[in-house]
Amino acid sequence: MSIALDHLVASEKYSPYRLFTAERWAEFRADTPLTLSEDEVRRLRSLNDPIDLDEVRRIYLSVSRLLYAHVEATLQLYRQRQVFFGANGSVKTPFIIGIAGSVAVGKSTTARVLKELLQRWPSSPKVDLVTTDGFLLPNDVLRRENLMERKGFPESYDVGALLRFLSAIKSGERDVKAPIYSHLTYDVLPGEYVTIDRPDILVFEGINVLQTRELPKDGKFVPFISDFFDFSIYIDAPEDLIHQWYIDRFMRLRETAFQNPESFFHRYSQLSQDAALAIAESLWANINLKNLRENILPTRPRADLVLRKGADHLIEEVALRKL
Ligand SMILES: Nc1ncnc2c1ncn2[C@@H]1O[C@H](COP(=O)(O)OP(=O)(O)O)[C@@H](O)[C@H]1O
Ligand SMILES: CC(C)(COP(=O)(O)O)[C@@H](O)C(=O)NCCC(=O)O
Repeated sequence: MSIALDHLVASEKYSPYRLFTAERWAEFRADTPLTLSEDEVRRLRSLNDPIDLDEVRRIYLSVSRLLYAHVEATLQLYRQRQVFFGANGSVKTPFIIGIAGSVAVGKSTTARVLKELLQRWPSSPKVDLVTTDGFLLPNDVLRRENLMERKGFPESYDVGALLRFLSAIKSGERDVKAPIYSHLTYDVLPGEYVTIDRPDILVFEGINVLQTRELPKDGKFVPFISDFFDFSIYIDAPEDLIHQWYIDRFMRLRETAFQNPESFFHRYSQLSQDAALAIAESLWANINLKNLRENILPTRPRADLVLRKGADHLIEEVALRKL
């Protein structure tokens, strides 16, 4: 049935995924109520992302229903395990959803829409959202290590801090701090944090969340980020479309956010259209596309759910892990 995602499933019989067209996927929403309004969706979407209420109805209600089933099953399992562990059993810890995908593919919009949908479930769970950019190394460290052209590559993150954060969250700790990144200053905000206090669900979004690395030869326990996930989603799209979205967004930012003298990219708002376009193309080709090919796309088959977009950011195909 599918063309674009075929490479995920050489033969569907032996693939870990089942593929769905968006239309078929939409049917799984069943009686899941639509709890967002058109205005709220508009408020949640990122610059250049045209998502609307129809897309939420078509795609995200079924995602919400699926996640509900996973959260409920995890809760059941937790209760059953308490029978074994007794009064001093393990604490109930947040259900963590990882969201991965390229720069400019629209992860932030998906993450925000899901957060809103999940926190409107009848049980009113507390849902928090954290992005991995806060865990990037500060620009002065990146400059010192000659990594400014590698922003977003695995070596540009403080992986230790990322793993400590997730480990604290999964241990049920209270008031766990996550650092904050500013797209305005293009840097981590020194001394600024968001505090995460035992949510029922944590949405953890970033280009690197499904990445693996070589395991220590001495057998030491050094987990992958995704070891802490209860469910993971990869936002996918053809390379040429993501490229176009990145360039369009950059050119729109040039007319908006970059006009702010505080913006790291302010100088690009002063350049001619052609010169700015050349900068955007070079950032895409030399950093983000390279990173997509080398480090992000290879993690796609690790996701539980792949949402594949086509033109206008509309999801055309869905792949759900069978096992
Ligand atoms: N230079 C920038 N200035 C202001 N906002 C930006 C800039 N680059 C990206 N953003 C915003 O940051 C968010 C995250 O972008 P990105 O990491 O590319 O992921 P995605 O597009 O998948 O959400 C988006 O809402 C985007 O609009
Ligand atoms: C900050 C990012 C690495 C995204 O980080 P993430 O939240 O996915 O961890 C990316 O938006 C970025 O700035 N890339 C560097 C090249 C560029 O300026 O587009």
